[in-house]
Amino acid sequence: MIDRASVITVLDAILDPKSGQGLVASGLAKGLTVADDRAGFAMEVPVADAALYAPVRDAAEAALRAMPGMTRVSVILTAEAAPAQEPRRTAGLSSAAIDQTRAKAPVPTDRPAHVRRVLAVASGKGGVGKSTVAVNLAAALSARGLSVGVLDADVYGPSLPTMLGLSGKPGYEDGAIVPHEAFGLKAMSVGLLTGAGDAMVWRGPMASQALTQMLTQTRWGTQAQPLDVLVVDLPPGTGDVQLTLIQKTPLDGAVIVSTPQEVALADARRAHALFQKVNVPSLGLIENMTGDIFGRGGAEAEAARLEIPYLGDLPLTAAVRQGGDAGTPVVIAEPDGDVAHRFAGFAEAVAGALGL
Ligand SMILES: Nc1ncnc2c1ncn2[C@@H]1O[C@H](COP(=O)(O)OP(=O)(O)OP(=O)(O)O)[C@@H](O)[C@H]1O
Repeated sequence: MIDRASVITVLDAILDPKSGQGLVASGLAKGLTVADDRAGFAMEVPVADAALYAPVRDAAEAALRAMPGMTRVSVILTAEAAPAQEPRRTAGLSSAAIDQTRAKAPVPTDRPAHVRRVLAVASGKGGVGKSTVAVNLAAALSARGLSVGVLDADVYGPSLPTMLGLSGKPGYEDGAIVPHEAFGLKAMSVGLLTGAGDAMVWRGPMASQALTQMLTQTRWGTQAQPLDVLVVDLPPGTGDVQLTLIQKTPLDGAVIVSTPQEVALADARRAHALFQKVNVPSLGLIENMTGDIFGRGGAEAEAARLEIPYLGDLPLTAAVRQGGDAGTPVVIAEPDGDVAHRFAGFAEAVAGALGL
């Protein structure tokens, strides 16, 4: 278990080149999250200082990774710029593409263009199957005839590339990122910009906050063919990083995933409280991995306590895990199976709540 105090000690041993103070002491490290085996924070610097701080970001990441027991590290460096002065840089784009964006990139707005609804899938606790639910719920919404996109915003461990069998950097056209497509779903992941399998590493300056950029600069839909719903797979947890993200993302509703045991439910409660804080309706709680190991029914009782809809449960089954590993979500691989049937029910409830 990593503790916050030792993370702060490690970060304060690295000096902010401008103030000469440690990264935490100087206030440079923002939204520091420390949980079990992971840590992350963001540094926001003026674009003119981006080159100065890139090695600082690298040093902080290396120092955190070297801590015993640390498995996931996310250090985000964002540079806020006046768009006219600096090219918008997106990790993985060629310099020609970047130059092209100078003239053509739309100014990011809060809401992604041509997207009717934005739905978050969240969990207070990691590893409860949030990404599995996000991808299969997206597939089930698509099976209802809706046009659907999935944005993997899980900066700690992007799993969408594996779950949908995606690889390769996204294309870029007329100033917009062209999302990948899989099984009829539009898909974007931090993992596609930074290299699959790695924790998120943003190198170099970015014109705007990294995820806002993916949200608003990806061509999810067009005027003629708007996207009905964008499913956003949020990073697990209820800390500052999550709060900042949901404050920056125009969400129409959230689905919370939990396993049945109390420790996960306590975190689901915190996730609900976080959404309440920013006036995003919790559209329902899904209990995942129901069965002999974790028990059952905990989430249903919790949903009743929180006065939010209980959408149902998902058993712990090999088909669900295999679907994720093989890159074909179980809802698509076994459309007539029990799991697909359950997701059809979740999708019906969610689409209804979103007015779709
Ligand atoms: N109902 C289930 N039955 C069997 N395996 C499952 C089930 N739900 C999820 N899994 C498996 O559990 C693992 C974790 O799931 P997933 O990546 O969706 O969790 P997560 O909450 O998004 O995790 P993280 O906190 O890392 O983002 C994956 O290998 C997935 O295939």
